[in-house]
Amino acid sequence: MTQPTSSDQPVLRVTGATVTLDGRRVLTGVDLDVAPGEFVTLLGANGSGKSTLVRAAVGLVPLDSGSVELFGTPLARFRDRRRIGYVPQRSRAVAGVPATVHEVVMSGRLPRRPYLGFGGRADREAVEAAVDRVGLGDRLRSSLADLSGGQQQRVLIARALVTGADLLVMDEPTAGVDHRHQESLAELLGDLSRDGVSVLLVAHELGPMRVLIDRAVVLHDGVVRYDGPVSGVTGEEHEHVHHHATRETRIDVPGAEGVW
Ligand SMILES: Nc1ncnc2c1ncn2[C@@H]1O[C@H](COP(=O)(O)OP(=O)(O)OP(=O)(O)O)[C@@H](O)[C@H]1O
Repeated sequence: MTQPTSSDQPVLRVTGATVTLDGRRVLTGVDLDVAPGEFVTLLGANGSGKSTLVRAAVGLVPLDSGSVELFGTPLARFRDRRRIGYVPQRSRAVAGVPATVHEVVMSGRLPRRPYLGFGGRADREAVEAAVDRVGLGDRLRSSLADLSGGQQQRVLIARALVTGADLLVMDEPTAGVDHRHQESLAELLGDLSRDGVSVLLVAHELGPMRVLIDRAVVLHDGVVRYDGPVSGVTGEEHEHVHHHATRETRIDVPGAEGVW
């Protein structure tokens, strides 16, 4: 059963979250709310704690102190997992996974099913529709290992979509995805957002998603440095250098042309 959510209650409320990993303080006293139907983006330099925060929000990383509530229920008591669609960072999720596109996306239906077993017709149809929606209809039976990084990323998005979730938590869902598919993903997220789905998006480059965003939260060294409209993110707040294996790109402020 879906729990009722009063219209003003946040779908996600993180309060005073402090996290230490391997003896290193990664988040300090972080507050983050996502309202019903809101589209929030989490920005910040490499290593500022974005992934750790979203992983803590979905219960994958324990807090030293502070709290997480999902749909008004403390995380420890939250059982309605299908209300959350989580897209992990691809590198964390797909390394060495010997599964087909169909299997991975079908696993997104598991929280909806009362017992394990082969998916029913509704499950199969939902899987096929989601895989079509991310442009991989012809790769349903392909092994994940045979897909490009951008295609694997789209499989993870399809997996989150089939949950029919009310809150999508996406950790860099467009990393490695080409511009055309980023645009179609933005269109899809726009449709879901208009239907009332809430989104928490970790991003480096907003690209076509930018127009969808209601609010930006900027992390810096594990602390919230800014929380407000994207247009208010200044160079100082968002100044960061991205380190990639083969290149280093300086991202300047939004409003200033370019990657944003
Ligand atoms: N399991 C872990 N053990 C120890 N330190 C960790 C662990 N996971 C992350 N960290 C450290 O915590 C800090 C924050 O990492 P996190 O992945 O949350 O940052 P991020 O903002 O998502 O970075 P990126 O943009 O590179 O994905 C980094 O310094 C990272 O090295």
